[in-house]
Amino acid sequence: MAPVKVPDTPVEVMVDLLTKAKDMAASCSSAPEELSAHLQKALDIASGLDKYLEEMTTRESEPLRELYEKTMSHDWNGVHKEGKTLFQLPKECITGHVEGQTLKMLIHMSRAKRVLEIGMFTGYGALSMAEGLPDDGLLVACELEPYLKEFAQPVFDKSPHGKKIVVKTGSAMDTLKELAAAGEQFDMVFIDADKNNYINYYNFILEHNLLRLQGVMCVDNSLFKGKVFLKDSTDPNGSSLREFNRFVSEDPRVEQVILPLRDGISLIRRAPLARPSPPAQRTISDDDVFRGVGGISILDRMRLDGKVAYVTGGGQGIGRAFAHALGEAGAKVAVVDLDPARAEAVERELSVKGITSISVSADISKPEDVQRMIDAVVSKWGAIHIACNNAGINLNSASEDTTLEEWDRTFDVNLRGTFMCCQAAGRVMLKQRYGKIINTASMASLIVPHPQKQLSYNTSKAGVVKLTQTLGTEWIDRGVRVNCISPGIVDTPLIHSEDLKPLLQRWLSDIPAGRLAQVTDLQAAVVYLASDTSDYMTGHNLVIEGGQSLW
Ligand SMILES: C[S@@+](CC[C@H](N)C(=O)[O-])C[C@H]1O[C@@H](n2cnc3c(N)ncnc32)[C@H](O)[C@@H]1O
Repeated sequence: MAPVKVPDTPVEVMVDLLTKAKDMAASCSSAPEELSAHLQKALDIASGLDKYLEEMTTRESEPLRELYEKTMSHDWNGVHKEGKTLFQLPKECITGHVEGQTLKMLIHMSRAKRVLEIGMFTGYGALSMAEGLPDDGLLVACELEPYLKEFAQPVFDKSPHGKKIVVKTGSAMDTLKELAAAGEQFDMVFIDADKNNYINYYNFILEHNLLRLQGVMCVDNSLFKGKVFLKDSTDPNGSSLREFNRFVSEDPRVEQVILPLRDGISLIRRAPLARPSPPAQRTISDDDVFRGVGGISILDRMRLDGKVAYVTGGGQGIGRAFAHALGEAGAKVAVVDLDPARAEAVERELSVKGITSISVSADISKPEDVQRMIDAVVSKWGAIHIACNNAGINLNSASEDTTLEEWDRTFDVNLRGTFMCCQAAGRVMLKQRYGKIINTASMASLIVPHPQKQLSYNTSKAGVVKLTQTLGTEWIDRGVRVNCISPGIVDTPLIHSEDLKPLLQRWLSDIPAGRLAQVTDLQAAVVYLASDTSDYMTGHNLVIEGGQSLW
């Protein structure tokens, strides 16, 4: 005989009741035919709903399927009788396909990186959520029964996402205390154990800041087969959840919505503190400093998701580091270089990291190349938000020997070329009423680096700073900020050549930081200047030289 399916959700209870009602109507000769037809229709809708959701939801991964089947076919009665589990565990308490995918989707949408689950059972929900986490994500699963950790671990080990899961066995409240004492915080908490204690877990999590300010708490079974709103229900779990739902809905610390999915999932987040707050919170100023501008914390405000950038001289050195930094922060990046092979090589590096990119070859001393580069970016991505005008050259000669050819070549690239890029990108940005231009100047704009002789370079870079200041003030009222970065002496393979070796010691003794700059020392600056966090900065020369210009 097939095991009798115990109705587990409001819809399953409805299906059960409608089936009974339909059977009664069928056996009652006085029941009108229309009643039977209506009951059948209601039954079709109720019984079709979960099946349809199941079919239309993206299929679960192979390890999840294995976990589900392993859970369903396990002899839970038997293991309990053998004393392997403290309690008789009902297999129906598994989260399951549709809810698992919902949790995974919530993780994606909230970009959660750290998740806490209270009540792991056989790990179906844990693995579903882990699948939604980034590679460096973490899911801490609390589970009372040590047997369940042993049960789930072999399947976790088969999944590439299993390594993100850490199972803590024992009472969930003890684990919460341990996590709070260690100052841990989570982006998402999923409460799915021990319904009588939901309220205690919830309060502990809020009071001990285990949930990050912008985090989300999900609570399972919050409709509990409809017993939370059925007046005649005396089920103790139903009563606990009814009280829990009421408490949360009246709690000024949070906002909540209950999704009628399966047995109900509550989504809870901290409310803005404008509402009357408990005494402990009255000293808090709920402003942009407290919550972050637009509710976004400072590091997230530096993200460049959806932005379009180009970097000239992006095929090597500082430009390559800028291209990687902007891409890592979320921007699409056009790598521009005189040498197409170099531009393509960096484009490939970016693609390997999942960064959307193109390569463009252009000589920025040629107006037609500059316009072609701008057109290529706009036709590909429809906008330019970040222009990194970084390409430049450095020719050395004693001033009395500097040829006009050297002077013109240096100025053609470093100053005229940078101007043409600023102008062409600026025209696009002024139309958009938004843009961030970041020019690469040099510490040589401030001091005269020595002992090398580089009159035309120094003068051209001083010109880049004045170009930046002028454009920065002229365009800011139309949404375009122009700033420049002045690196000190950057450690490149060239510097270690035999010719330059004698200069190296001299330079090092001139640098308070005691070392040359690495290109990675400049990456955060370009992201800052490209992001909205630097919106009040324009015409600025951001000097990053280990203190060299101060000695
Ligand atoms: C509803 S099941 C969890 C289902 C699970 N979230 C899933 O994805 O399939 C509840 C689990 O909570 C565990 N549990 C019950 N009381 C607990 C407690 N005080 N501390 C930790 N875990 C507990 C039970 O052993 C059971 O495995």
